[in-house]
Amino acid sequence: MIEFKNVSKTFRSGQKKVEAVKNVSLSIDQGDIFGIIGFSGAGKSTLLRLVNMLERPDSGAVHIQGIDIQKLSAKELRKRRQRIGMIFQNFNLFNARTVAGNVGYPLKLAGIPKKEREKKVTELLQFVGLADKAKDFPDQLSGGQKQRVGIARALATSPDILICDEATSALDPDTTADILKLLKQVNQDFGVTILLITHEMHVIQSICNKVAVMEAGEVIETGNVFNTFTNPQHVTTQKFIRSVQQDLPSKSILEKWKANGGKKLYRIIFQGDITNQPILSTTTRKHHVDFNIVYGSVRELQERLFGNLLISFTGDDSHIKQVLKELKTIVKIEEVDDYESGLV
Ligand SMILES: Nc1ncnc2c1ncn2[C@@H]1O[C@H](COP(=O)(O)OP(=O)(O)OP(=O)(O)O)[C@@H](O)[C@H]1O
Repeated sequence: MIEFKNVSKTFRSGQKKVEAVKNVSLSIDQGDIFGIIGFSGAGKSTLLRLVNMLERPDSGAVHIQGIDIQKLSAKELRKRRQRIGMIFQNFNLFNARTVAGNVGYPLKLAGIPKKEREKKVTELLQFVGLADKAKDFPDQLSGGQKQRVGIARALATSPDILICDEATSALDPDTTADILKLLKQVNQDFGVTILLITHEMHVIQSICNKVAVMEAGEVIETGNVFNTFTNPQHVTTQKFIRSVQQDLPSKSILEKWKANGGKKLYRIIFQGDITNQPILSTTTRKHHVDFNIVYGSVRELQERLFGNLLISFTGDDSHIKQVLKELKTIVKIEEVDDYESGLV
C-alpha cells in the first residue's frame, strides 16, 4: 500500500545540515494500523510528510499502491492527496467555520454539489458522534470533540489512507482512549489504512498491528506489535516498552535483592498457548529444584497472552542447569544481572 524505498531527507540551513530521515525502507500494507514511534526529533513528522509529498525525498522513493508518487503530475498528485486524510495534534480546524462547515470544506474544494455535501456531512457527524454539534463552532467544543471533527473532515473525501500526526497527544487519557477507539472503527468500517506517529507507546499498544521505531532519522526496529513487545531487540524499543509495562522491578529493589544475598534471577518470557501449561512446575519438580516468582505478570496484547516472570531457583547447581536447559527449549530465558542494560 505505502512503501518507503531507501528514503532519505536532509534539511540544510546555512552551514547546518540535519539528516531528518536516513535511508528508510518500510512497507505498510493495506488495512494496517501502522505506528511510528520515536523521541522528539527522531524524524517521524518528516517521514509522514513524505507520504503526501509535503516533503520530497532527496533520494529513494515513496510508492503508494505501486505508484512512485514523485512521478505524478501536479494534477495527479492533487487527486492522490484527496484520498489521503490527515489529522493533527492541534486539530487545525477553521475557527470561523461551523463544525459542518469544517467537515464539508474538503468536499467544497472537490466541487461536490451542496446537497450531496450536506448528506455526507450529516453521515460523517453521525459516525463520529457529533450529529448534534453541526452548527457549533470549534471554540465551543472540547479537545476530544475537536479531534472528532478533524476525523470527520479527514474522512470527507473517502480516503484510503489516514495519516495521524500525534493525534491524541493533546488529549487526556480517557479522551485519548475514545479517539483511539474511533480510529480503530475507521480502520475496520471503512478499510482505511492508518499511519500514525506518536511518542507514546500506549497508543501503539492500543490500536496498532505493526510498529516501526525511529531514532536519529533511522528505523531501528520494525515488526508486528506482539512480537516487538514480547521480544524487543533495540535498547530504545525496550525503553518505550517499559513506559507501558514494567517487565523488571525497579533498580533499587534489584539492588536490595542482590545486597541481601538473593539468588541469581532469570527472566522467563512465554506466549500463546504456553501460558496455559504448568511448564515451570513440571520441569522444576522433575529435577528436584524449587522456584520462587519474584516479580512478573501475564498480560493480554492483541488478543494473545504473554507472560513475563522473574524467577529464582533453589537446588543443586547441576539440577538448575538442567532445568534451564529444558526450559530454554520451550520459552525464552534471560539471566538478569544488569538492570541498566535491560535484557542480558
Ligand atoms: N523544515 C525543516 N528545516 C530544518 N530542519 C528540520 C525541518 N523539519 C525538521 N527538521 C529537523 O529534522 C529533524 C527531525 O524532525 P521531525 O520533526 O521529523 O522529528 P519528529 O520525530 O517528528 O519530532 P517531534 O516529535 O518533536 O515532532 C529534527 O532535528 C528537526 O529539527
